[in-house]
Amino acid sequence: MNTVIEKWDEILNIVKTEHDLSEVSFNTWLKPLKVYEVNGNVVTIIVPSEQVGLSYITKKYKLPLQVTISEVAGMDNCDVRFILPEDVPAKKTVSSGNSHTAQDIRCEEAHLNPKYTFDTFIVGSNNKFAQAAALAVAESPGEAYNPLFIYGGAGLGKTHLMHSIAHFIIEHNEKSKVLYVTSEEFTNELIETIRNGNNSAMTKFREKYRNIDVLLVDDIQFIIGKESTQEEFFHTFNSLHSAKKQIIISSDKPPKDMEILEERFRSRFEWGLIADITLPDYETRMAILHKKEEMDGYNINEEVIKYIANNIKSNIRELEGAFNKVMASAKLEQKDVTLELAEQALKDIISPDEKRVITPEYIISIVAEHYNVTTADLCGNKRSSKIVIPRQVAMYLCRELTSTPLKSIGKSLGNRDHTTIMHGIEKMEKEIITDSNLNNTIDILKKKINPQN
Ligand SMILES: Nc1ncnc2c1ncn2[C@@H]1O[C@H](COP(=O)(O)OP(=O)(O)OP(=O)(O)O)[C@@H](O)[C@H]1O
Repeated sequence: MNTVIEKWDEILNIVKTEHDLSEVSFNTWLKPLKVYEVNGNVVTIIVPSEQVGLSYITKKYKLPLQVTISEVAGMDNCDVRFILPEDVPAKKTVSSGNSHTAQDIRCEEAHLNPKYTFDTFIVGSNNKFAQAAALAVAESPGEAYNPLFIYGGAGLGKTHLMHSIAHFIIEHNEKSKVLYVTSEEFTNELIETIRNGNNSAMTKFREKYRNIDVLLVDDIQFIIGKESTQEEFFHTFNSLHSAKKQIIISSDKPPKDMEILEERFRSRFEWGLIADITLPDYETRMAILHKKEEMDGYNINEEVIKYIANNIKSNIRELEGAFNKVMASAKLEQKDVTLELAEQALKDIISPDEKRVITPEYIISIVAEHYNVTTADLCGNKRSSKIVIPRQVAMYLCRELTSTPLKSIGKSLGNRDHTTIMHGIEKMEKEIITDSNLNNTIDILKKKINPQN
């Protein structure tokens, strides 16, 4: 790997320290910069398009970057050039791990998980129709079915399918503007915009959502009943739909069963195509576990795969979680992956009456996924706010949703002391009162963890 690419984080941090940049300046201007390529002494850097500051960055940071790159990478006369993602030749593959193709950047900007593609989506009888509908929409956005409404229970693959559509469109339509948001992000962004209270913030919000070609909104059920969000979404929907832009929505229920859904929404959601995802059958569960085994590079005793597939039936997220738990336990205990080990590792998850047991581990995994961090991050010692807040949210939810003693919650969260857990919970209790975004997020997480309530 090229030294500039390899040491890119270090280079940025040196510029930050030497120029005494505040966190906000660093996060706004430097952190989003990505090396596109290093060619001789020319380092080309991509400035994400949402940053208006190409000329500002050039004026302010070109020289500091040139000097630091020359020092750290030992390059003579380093010349830095900045480009925007749209100036990057499409699909150019760059071999280094840190370099980004134009497509990667568009996927990042659309908030997509790189693993959720049609290639990694296992098709079974439970999702065949939804997958075919998703592919049709991906191939002809705005033409085939608009909106596409996908519904199904928790952890059954709605998000995966939505991201697959978005990836496909980005790959096949160089110019398409694609945006995936959860309804929570939409709500929180709107709350923030309204709180700012100025017209230009609102105009910006509207421009962002109405100036795109494909909008994907996940878990729409969480905005139903929230009046101003609902109203704003209604206008966004109308504006995009009348311009023949593609809308894809997911929910836990079909429109006809959403009790407090107003008629104007119900009819709109039914304009296009409604596709459901139901529980996977045994063969599909086996296929998903085999795919996971292959992707993670394992070769596991078939009995163990069958044991997991036989016992976890109602949620693919839990199916994958059980698989991960067995593998983690084998690693920790340095043992082979046997049926006995799997039974032991999963004894808290697989209950005799097949009821879902809400354990701190389950809560931690849902919180981690929700905040796009790993469970290891939550259980580890990182102190950045990106990790600290989800960690405290996990503490709070473990306390609220289980009767686990503080000491055991601490144990599940990386052997933390019970006073740390208490402190985290108390902090969350106070913040929920004043921070409506956090309150909204906690509400959504509770529903995700325990959809029955
Ligand atoms: N058909 C499938 N093939 C492969 N993996 C799948 C499939 N369906 C779901 N998964 C995996 O299961 C996990 C949960 O799926 P996903 O997040 O898409 O569920 P969801 O229906 O959106 O859940 P929620 O309603 O709770 O948000 C993901 O890791 C996803 O990759």
